[in-house]
Parts: sequence; C-alpha cells; structure tokens
Amino acid sequence: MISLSGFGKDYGDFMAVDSIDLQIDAGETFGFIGPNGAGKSTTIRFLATLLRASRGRGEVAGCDVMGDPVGVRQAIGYMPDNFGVYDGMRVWEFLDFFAVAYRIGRTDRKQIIDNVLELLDLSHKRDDFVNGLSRGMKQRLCLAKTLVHDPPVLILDEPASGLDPRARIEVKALLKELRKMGKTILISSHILTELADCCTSIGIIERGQLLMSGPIGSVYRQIRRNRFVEIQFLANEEAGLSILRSCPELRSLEQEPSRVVAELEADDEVIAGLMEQLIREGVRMRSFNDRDPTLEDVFMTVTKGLVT
Ligand SMILES: Nc1ncnc2c1ncn2[C@@H]1O[C@H](COP(=O)(O)OP(=O)(O)OP(=O)(O)O)[C@@H](O)[C@H]1O
Repeated sequence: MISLSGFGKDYGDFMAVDSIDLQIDAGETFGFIGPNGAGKSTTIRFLATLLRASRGRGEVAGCDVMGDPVGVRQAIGYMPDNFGVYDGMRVWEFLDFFAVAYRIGRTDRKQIIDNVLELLDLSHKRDDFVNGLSRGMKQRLCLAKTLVHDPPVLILDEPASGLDPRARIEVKALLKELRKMGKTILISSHILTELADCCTSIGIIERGQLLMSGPIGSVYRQIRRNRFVEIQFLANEEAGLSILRSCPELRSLEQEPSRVVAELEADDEVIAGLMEQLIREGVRMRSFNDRDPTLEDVFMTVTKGLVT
C-alpha cells in the first residue's frame, strides 16, 4: 500500500534522508521510529506529496507520489506533527471545511461528520469553538479531519506527542480501532514504547538511514540472540556490577537507580551460570529477571554501532 524505493532527500548540502527502501502492506500499522532529526517527518512529508524527493520514488495506494499527487492525496489522511486548527471555527465547521475540500456533497457531509465525531468521541463538542478545546481534543479533532474522506491510508506524524498518559492510551485504542476498519497506517514516534503494542510492523530510522524494518515479530527475532537481564540488588551491588562487567558475553549495561539491565549475547547456560556466580559471591538480589526485548531494547541494539 505504501512503498519507497531509493527515496532520499537533501536540504542543500545536508543529506536528511539517504536512500530508503520500504514496503508497507495493506492493513498494516507501521511504526516509524527514530530519534529527533532522524528523517521521519521528511519521509512522511514526501509521502504526503508536500516535498519533492532528491532521489528515488514512492507509491501510495498504487499512485506515484510525484507523478500523481492528486491520487495520493485522495488516498491518504495526513496528520502533520505541527498541526493547526483554525480559530473562530466550530468543531463541525472545521470538519465540514475539509469535507468540502475533498468535494464531498452537502447531503453526505452531515452524516460523515457525525460518524467521525462519534468515532473520535467528540460528539458532545460538535458546536464548541475549536480554540476552546484541550490539546488532547484538538489532536483528536485533527485525527478526525484525516478521516472525513474515508481514505484507505493514514499517515500520522507523532499523533500522540504532548499528550498526557490517558490521552496517549486513547490514541492507541483508536489506532487499533482504525486498523480493525482495514486502514493501512503509518505512524511515527520517537517514543518507542508508545508504539509497541499497536504496531504490526516497524522501521527504525536514524540519521537518514533505515536500519531495520519488517514485521514486529521478525525484528524481535533478529535480535533475540541478545538477552536482557534485569536485576534489582539488595546488597553488594558493587560486587554484582563487577561480575557483570567481567562477563565476556556482556554487550551493554544500563544502570538505573532501582535496577540494572544487562544485555548479554548468551544462551540459557550462561544466564544460569551468571546467576549462580552472583549468589556464590554473596551478591543479594531482590529480583533477577531474564526478559524478552522491549521495543526500546530493539532500538538500542539496532542503532548501536551501525551508525557512528
Ligand atoms: N526545511 C529544512 N531545511 C533544512 N534542514 C531540514 C529541513 N527540514 C528538516 N531538516 C533537517 O533534516 C533532518 C531530518 O529532519 P526531520 O524533521 O525529517 O526529522 P524527524 O525524524 O522528523 O525529527 P523530529 O522527531 O524532531 O520531528 C534534521 O537534521 C533537520 O534539521
């Protein structure tokens, strides 16, 4: 449904995106993950036909991004990272404005607006002025306007940024709902955990390079040889840390106030041996937890050493 081949973008001498190949199938929710300045918005703005590529090409719903921008615009609902709402307009008028822009007839518009307001839980705000809405509601309204022409593809640039935890959860629930409706969704974020449970596939971008992409399970599997052991020390923490540091399988060690996370390229035998050694040398632990990698771990593992 969305594809990029060799897409790259330069701003003057600065190469913001190198050369990206990407394939997103129909019905996927694709998480586009990367730190600030990685090139997410640049790629997204290209797909939304707002930016010309310096090299390569893209396709959305069978339309060439540069050759048929009108076809692409009809197929996508786009939510930019810095969205704006027009003050002095009521909620329904804001949606009506976009519906008119998509040439939806007067008779259909009212029903469509009612439907999207209900989906986004904004029906009770129908006649309110948009500038009086909370940030979370404005964000939902902006998401609502991406849906008025019922596009098969949604391209959402950091739709949950700046929201409180409750509003983030609501956005995630909504994404799941939209996936059930059959939408293909590309959603970007620099907050990894935000996307962990609502994406079917992910791509990790850093400094304009797509380091890894694919179904979420296969990305996890690719790095599964690395194990993440989370330890909470009770006593003799220093001795514990020195044992971990001297472990030849150690790949990284993250220290937090209440726990440490050791990344080890190790099998069950090594993990069991490590646990024995810690206990034998008098290190007291409240917990020793060998957990599956989180999206955060995937990101740290993938980006480490590949891009310098
Ligand atoms: N119009 C522009 N002119 C010059 N440089 C730009 C322009 N737009 C973006 N850049 C640079 O290109 C790089 C990629 O920016 P981009 O906005 O695509 O990143 P991003 O991953 O979306 O980051 P963020 O999460 O901060 O939005 C950054 O170094 C940015 O400073």
